[in-house]
Amino acid sequence: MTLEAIKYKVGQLQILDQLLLPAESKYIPIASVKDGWDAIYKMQVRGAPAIAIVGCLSLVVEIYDKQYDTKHALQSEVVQHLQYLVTSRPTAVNLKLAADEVKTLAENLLANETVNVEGMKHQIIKSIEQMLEKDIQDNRAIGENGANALLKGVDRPLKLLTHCNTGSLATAGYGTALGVIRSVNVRNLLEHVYCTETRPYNQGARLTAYELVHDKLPATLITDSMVAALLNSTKVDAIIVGADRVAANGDTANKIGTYQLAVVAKHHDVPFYVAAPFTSIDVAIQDGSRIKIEERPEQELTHIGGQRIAAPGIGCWNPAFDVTPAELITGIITERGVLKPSELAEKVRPK
Ligand SMILES: CSC[C@H]1O[C@H](OP(=O)(O)O)[C@H](O)[C@@H]1O
Repeated sequence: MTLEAIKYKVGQLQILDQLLLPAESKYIPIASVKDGWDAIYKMQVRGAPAIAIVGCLSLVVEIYDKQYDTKHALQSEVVQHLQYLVTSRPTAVNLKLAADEVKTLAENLLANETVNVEGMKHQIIKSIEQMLEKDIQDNRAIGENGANALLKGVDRPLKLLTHCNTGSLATAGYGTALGVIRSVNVRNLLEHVYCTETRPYNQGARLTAYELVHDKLPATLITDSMVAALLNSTKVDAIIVGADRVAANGDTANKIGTYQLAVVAKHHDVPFYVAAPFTSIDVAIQDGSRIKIEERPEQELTHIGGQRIAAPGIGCWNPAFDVTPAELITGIITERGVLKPSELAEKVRPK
């Protein structure tokens, strides 16, 4: 069992094909921006941070061995590839923000006369390679900040619930919401974790359960429809989920089903936390109504493992995400601390 979603070394990129998990653990090569785009769209790699890292690293493998006559030729190819990559999936903001940063770096290097074309390529590659380690550092900080917040004033082990997959498989490592659960466990203060199956792509049943079993954490899988009954019968200390895009006012887009978890949490007075790095916060969007929600193929709903489960001829609606309004969110756990949704805009000034 391996939890390493992304393998990268000196211009060589491989990803763990998450469509095959948990039955098969197979790495596939990503040798071009086209490969990167396809793997992201088909969700062979998924999870907002991992999408950004694999998208940008696919650009690295595309340009790594190429010679460019001019800095301008390099810059325009980089911009063209990034504009293509961000069309792979619309909701998660991490790839868009990373692409903007690389574009800005390329523009600055183009204008910098002391840097030649090879130096420019080298710096672009270096800045993207650093995304891997930075993401792991951020996730470990999110883990600690989240564990501190959840255990504040509590002197007994916790029962936690999470939705979708926000672990090592969704990031460069350790995870966001699942990272917080790991940090609580490291302190021997995790009594139990419940994870939802997360229909229709089943990230919870296939990927989060895979990580929880791998880590030997005390865990139980439930269907998405069992959450209210669980909160009604069991003392769950908090619900903790990830994020694909957090708007300036704190409204959060995350895996479909997150909003109803927040509504149930409110009804049962259970704290509801979002764990997300600043690379998932989009202050250019004022509130959640402006977030584009991806709609995915109906086959994801009508078939499981290639087997049709829905009656032929039925119509489907398959939004991949929904938006949880800020007022239902207790706190946003970031690498820089736990923020109330209302504090976000102040903390994240647009660059
Ligand atoms: C840290 S992962 C964040 C987020 O991404 C997932 O979406 P998907 O599996 O469709 O890429 C899910 O919404 C997670 O909460």
